[in-house]
Amino acid sequence: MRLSKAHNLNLRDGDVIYYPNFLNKNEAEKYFKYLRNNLEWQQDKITVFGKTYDQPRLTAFFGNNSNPYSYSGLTMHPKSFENDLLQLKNLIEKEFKLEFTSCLANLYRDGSDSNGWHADNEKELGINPIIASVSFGEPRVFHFKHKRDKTHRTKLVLTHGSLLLMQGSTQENWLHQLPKTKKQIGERINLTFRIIPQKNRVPSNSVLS
Ligand SMILES: O=C(O)CCC(=O)C(=O)O
Ligand SMILES: [Fe+2]
Repeated sequence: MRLSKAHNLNLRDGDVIYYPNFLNKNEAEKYFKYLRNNLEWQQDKITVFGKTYDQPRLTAFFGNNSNPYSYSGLTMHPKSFENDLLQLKNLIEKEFKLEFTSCLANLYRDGSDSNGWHADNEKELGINPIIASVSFGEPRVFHFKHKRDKTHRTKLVLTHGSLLLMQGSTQENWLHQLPKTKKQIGERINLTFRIIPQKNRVPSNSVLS
């Protein structure tokens, strides 16, 4: 049911599958309201080529370990998973038989909020990371372009309650973005579940002197 109507984007050198009906309408509505009203949405600043800007969206970051996550000169420290966010994480994990450690949440307030071209290839994620990206609220267009072959591009609309699974060599070979739009539109929330292995862990039986 949740994984029905799976649409494989058939990317060369990549592996992206879109599940338009991952959540039903009631579930999607419930999670959107919960996330909108209960997450501590923050305005981050990012530094690109030495200049500092307000990020064009609000974010929140969650993890089941204390590992920070760094990108674009910004380091995020995780809050713990609870309530409906934990329930949704469990539901996705059960469906895909995977365990995620972390979730980066994005709130796009209107059409002037966006997410520029990037790959999620930070070293914390390891090679060939699996990212499950769940969308709520206003449908927005999501673009992919191949890093080297300019003729390879594609886009799709991410709808309320859908899940986009990016895996294999996708982050190595492709960039993605969520562009701005001039249309008068409502809010959209996106959750990207990721696996960030615990590093520098001191084994519990080690003796520190
Ligand atoms: O909002 C989206 O759909 C994508 C978010 C994204 O690419 C990211 O957070 O890395
Ligand atoms: Fe991304």
